[in-house]
Amino acid sequence: MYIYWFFVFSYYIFYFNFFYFHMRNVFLIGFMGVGKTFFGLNLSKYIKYIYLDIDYIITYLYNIKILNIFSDRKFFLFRKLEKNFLNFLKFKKNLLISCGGGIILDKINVLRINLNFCFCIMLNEIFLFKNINKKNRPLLKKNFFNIVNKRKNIYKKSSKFYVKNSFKYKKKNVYKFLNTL
Ligand SMILES: Nc1ncnc2c1ncn2[C@@H]1O[C@H](COP(=O)(O)OP(=O)(O)OP(=O)(O)O)[C@@H](O)[C@H]1O
Ligand SMILES: O=C(O)C1=C[C@@H](O)[C@@H](O)[C@H](O)C1
Ligand SMILES: [Mg+2]
Repeated sequence: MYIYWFFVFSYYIFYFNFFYFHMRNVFLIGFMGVGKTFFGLNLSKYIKYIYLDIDYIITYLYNIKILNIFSDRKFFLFRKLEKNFLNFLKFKKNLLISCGGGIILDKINVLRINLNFCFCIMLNEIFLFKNINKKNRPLLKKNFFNIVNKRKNIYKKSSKFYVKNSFKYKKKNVYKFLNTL
């Protein structure tokens, strides 16, 4: 009998913990250059959430340059820091968070993000190629279409909500995509 109650109790504690600490932030995911920062900054004014950029925070805190992430072993370190930071965010609320393009490569990250509201931003490949900051990511000059093709399906599966970015979204009306959901 005690064992039975023990299990019931543990079950509730586990779920309470899981859901209470999540579901309180909004995440923006998508390939590099799709417009996460553009949407994040402008949407945060509208929904009055504080905007955070995970790439920015990690590179600032740990003094890592995005330029170096692609070319040396810092890539794995970066992924680890990204995962830890995402875990830490479950204790925070009312944040609008823009994620690095590679965050969806880890299934646990995807699960975590989707316990909150998550929007995946998509952009036509040709615009995307123009939009990416290639100074920071020289490897993408050669490999861009390969990487986009490999990742397309992963992004598709990573969120329930999609925003198709186009230049009809201006600074003042980014929130309008919410009506299209
Ligand atoms: N709807 C839009 N209208 C005008 N400019 C846009 C729009 N969406 C994105 N941009 C521009 O495209 C460029 C890339 O967008 P942004 O930096 O927001 O992408 P990102 O997903 O944050 O990229 P990164 O992975 O580099 O952080 C920026 O110069 C941004 O101002
Ligand atoms: O798409 C990616 O793999 C990455 C995107 C950047 O935003 C950074 O998060 C990092 O350079 C990896
Ligand atoms: Mg950005």
